[in-house]
Amino acid sequence: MNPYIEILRPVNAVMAVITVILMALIAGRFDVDVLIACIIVFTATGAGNVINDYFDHEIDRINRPSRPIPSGRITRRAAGTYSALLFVLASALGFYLGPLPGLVVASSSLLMVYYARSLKKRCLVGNITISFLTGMSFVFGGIVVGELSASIYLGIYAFLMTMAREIVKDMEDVEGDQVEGATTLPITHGMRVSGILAAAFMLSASLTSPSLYIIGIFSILYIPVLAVAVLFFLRAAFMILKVQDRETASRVSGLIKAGMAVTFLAFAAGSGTVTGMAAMVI
Ligand SMILES: CC(C)=CCC/C(C)=C/CC/C(C)=C/CC/C(C)=C/COC[C@H](O)COP(=O)(O)O
Ligand SMILES: CC(C)=CCC/C(C)=C/CC/C(C)=C/CC/C(C)=C/COP(=O)(O)OP(=O)(O)O
Ligand SMILES: [Mg+2]
Repeated sequence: MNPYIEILRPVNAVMAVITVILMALIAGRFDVDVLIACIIVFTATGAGNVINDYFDHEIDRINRPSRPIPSGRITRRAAGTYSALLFVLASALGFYLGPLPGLVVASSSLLMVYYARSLKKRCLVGNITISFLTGMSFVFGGIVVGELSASIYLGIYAFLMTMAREIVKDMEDVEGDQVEGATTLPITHGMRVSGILAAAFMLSASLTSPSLYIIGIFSILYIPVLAVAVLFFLRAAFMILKVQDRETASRVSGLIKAGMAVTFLAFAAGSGTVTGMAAMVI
C-alpha cells in the first residue's frame, strides 16, 4: 500500500466516518453537509494517526517496526508536514459547516496533537483522551445532523468500549513503552489489574447496551444484531480475565474491534431510516 495512505490507518479512519453515517441514518438526513462531515472525520482521524506515528517513531521501532516511519518509507519531517496540512484542511471544512462544528474539529485536532506529544504516556489519561475523541466523532455527527442527545448516548458507549480496547492495547505494548519511559496502566499497576479494568469496561458497556432500545434511540431491529456484538465483547472480556499476556492482549484487541464493527451494524439496523425501509418491504 502507498505509505501516505497506510500512515492514515484508513480502516480506523473509515470506522470513524461510519459514526457520522450512523448519525445520518438515525436523523434520516443525507445532504452535502453530511458528505463534508464524513470527509472531515476521515481527514482529522488520518491526521491524528500521522502525528501519532511522528511522535511514536522510537516506540514504533520496537512495537510496530513495519509502520511507514520506522521502516523508512516516509521521513519524520514529511509526516509532520502531512499531518499539519490534513489538520488545517479538516478544521477549515469544519468552520465551513459552522462555528460549532469548526470549534469541535479544531479542538479535537489540538487534543490529538497534545495526546501524541505528551498525554499518551500518562497512566489512564492517554486512554481517556483517545476514548473521549472516539466518542466525539458521534457527537460531531450528531451536531451536523441535529441529533445531539442521541449522539451523546452513543458517544458514551464508544467511550467505554474504546477505554477497554486502549487498556488492552497498552498490555500489548508494554515492551516498547517501558523503553520510552511511558507510565501506562500495565506498567504502573501490572497486567492483572489492567485485564480486570478492561473487562469491567467491556462488561458494563455490553450489559447496559439494550438501554439504547429501551430509551427509544433504536427500534427492536437493534437487539438481535447487538446480541452478536455482545458475544464478541463477552468472549474478549473472559479471555483477558483468564490470561493477561501479550499474545492474548493482541487477540482481544482484534476481537473488540470486530465487535465494534458488528455494533455499527446493530446501530444501522435499529436506525429510523433502515427500520422504515424494512417496514416498507414487509
Ligand atoms: C456495547 C456497545 C453498544 C458498544 C459500543 C462500541 C462502539 C460503537 C464503539 C465505536 C468505536 C469507534 C467509533 C471506533 C472507530 C475507530 C477508531 C477511531 C478507533 C480508535 O482507535 C484508536 C486506536 O488506538 C487505534 O489503534 P489500532 O486500531 O490498533 O490502529
Ligand atoms: C470529532 C472529530 C472531528 C474527529 C474525531 C477523530 C477521532 C475519531 C479520533 C479517535 C481517536 C484516534 C483514532 C486518534 C488518532 C491518533 C491516535 C491517537 C492513534 C492511537 O495511537 P497509539 O495510542 O499510539 O496507538 P498505536 O500503538 O496503535 O500507535
Ligand atoms: Mg502510536
